[in-house]
Amino acid sequence: MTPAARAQATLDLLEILFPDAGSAPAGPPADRALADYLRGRRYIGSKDRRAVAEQLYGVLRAHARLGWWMERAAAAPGNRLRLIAWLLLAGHESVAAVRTLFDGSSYGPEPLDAAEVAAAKRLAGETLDHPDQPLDVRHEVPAWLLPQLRAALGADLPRELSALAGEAPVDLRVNTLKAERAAVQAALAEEGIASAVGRLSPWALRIDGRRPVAATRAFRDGLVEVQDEGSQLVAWLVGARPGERVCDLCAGAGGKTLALAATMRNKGQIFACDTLKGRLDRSAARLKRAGAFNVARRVLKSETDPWIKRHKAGFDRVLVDAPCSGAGAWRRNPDAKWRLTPEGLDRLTALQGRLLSSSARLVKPGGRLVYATCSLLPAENLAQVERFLAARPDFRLVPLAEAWPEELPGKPPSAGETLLLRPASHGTDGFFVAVLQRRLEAAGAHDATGEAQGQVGGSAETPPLESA
Ligand SMILES: C[S@@+](CC[C@H](N)C(=O)[O-])C[C@H]1O[C@@H](n2cnc3c(N)ncnc32)[C@H](O)[C@@H]1O
Repeated sequence: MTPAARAQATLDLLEILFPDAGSAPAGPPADRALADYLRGRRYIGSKDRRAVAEQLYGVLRAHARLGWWMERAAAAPGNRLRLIAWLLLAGHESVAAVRTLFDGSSYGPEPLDAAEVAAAKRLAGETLDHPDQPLDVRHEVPAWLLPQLRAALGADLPRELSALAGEAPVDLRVNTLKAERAAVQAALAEEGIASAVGRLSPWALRIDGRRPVAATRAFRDGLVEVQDEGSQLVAWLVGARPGERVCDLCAGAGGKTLALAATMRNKGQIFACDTLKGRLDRSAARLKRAGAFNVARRVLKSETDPWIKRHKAGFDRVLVDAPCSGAGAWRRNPDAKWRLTPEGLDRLTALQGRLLSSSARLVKPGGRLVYATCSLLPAENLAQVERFLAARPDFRLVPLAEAWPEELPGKPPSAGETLLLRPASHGTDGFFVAVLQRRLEAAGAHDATGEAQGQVGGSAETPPLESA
């Protein structure tokens, strides 16, 4: 591909993501749009694929600052100008170089028009960052989320937001059902993939740069899975033991299910549930490759599916890896933050509350419920746990200082009763984890099966199971 053709491919993708050229993405998520675009163009080689992806994600990571500059240059925002501004401000190209790129050739973008040339001249010589930019623009976050992020991150806000706006590393989880970490590290090195052991997860290997991991023998043989170190720690904190009954209620495509099977050494039973059959189906091949044989998959109609009532008090461990804003994973999905609305966040927090209520029913007395999100927003994290504990005195919060050393070496990486992993402090995606334990003795209004006593169909916090 010529540089002009790469620029045209980036423009095609921007048109898919911002179909009305507006300031918020309205098309499919960027990773899906990119995968679909490339799938339909097999003739694009791997180097060009990488270059187009880098250019697209570069533009997306600079979304707020590009908007700020376009406004300052009094230029009508649009996808062409997004790319032109990014080339000038982040790529430090000259106006002449941009004009060469927009060459009007059969595979390249149309030449710059007079208004674009004028805007480009106003932007030339500037850089993406400018001291007049407000904090939300400088750190690429929606302004309405800034108070919540400040509440979660305190004095660390600027450095955490700056890390959150950057690129994520590639982490692997060594599948200890099949091999030890040192042996896998050596096998990867033999295939030309250098890695370092993770700081926190005993399974983790961090890859040096972006490498074709999926093409390695180690990956094909099921010795590794790509999984952020923070996500691995969530699975560790579930503390699932061999022989136990474990429910992974929001299992998706099985990232954490696979890790749970490893801590259980394939002994006992995992139920991997989700409301999306397609996602659960995707876990099948991964489980097979990993040699994880103790997993049953179950599609639920909703968080009040009758399956939950049938399995009440049936599990030693229940993981709720809740659907969330994904604010902790913005390094990987930089467009996601611009899709989130206050109404969307309200819908998510309501669903999280219902999932916590329902999942509590599944936990045996003495068993544990682990609530996790890949979010940094207090409304999805601590606020959920506090509301849950107020409604369910038969559960206690297991402090991190107690839960961490039961599963993992060293001291917990954050202070407080719950775990909040952050990109700058821990080098992981943002994750929240709370470990909750069902008391052995029945407490208050809840009997040993998790049913609210004296009420038909549950309390306000616990919708009737039969309603599904
Ligand atoms: C954060 S993702 C799970 C990721 C997965 N655990 C992993 O490690 O790869 C949340 C999942 O919750 C599922 N979900 C949404 N609503 C649900 C519900 N009411 N009951 C169960 N799962 C639900 C979504 O389909 C999504 O797959």
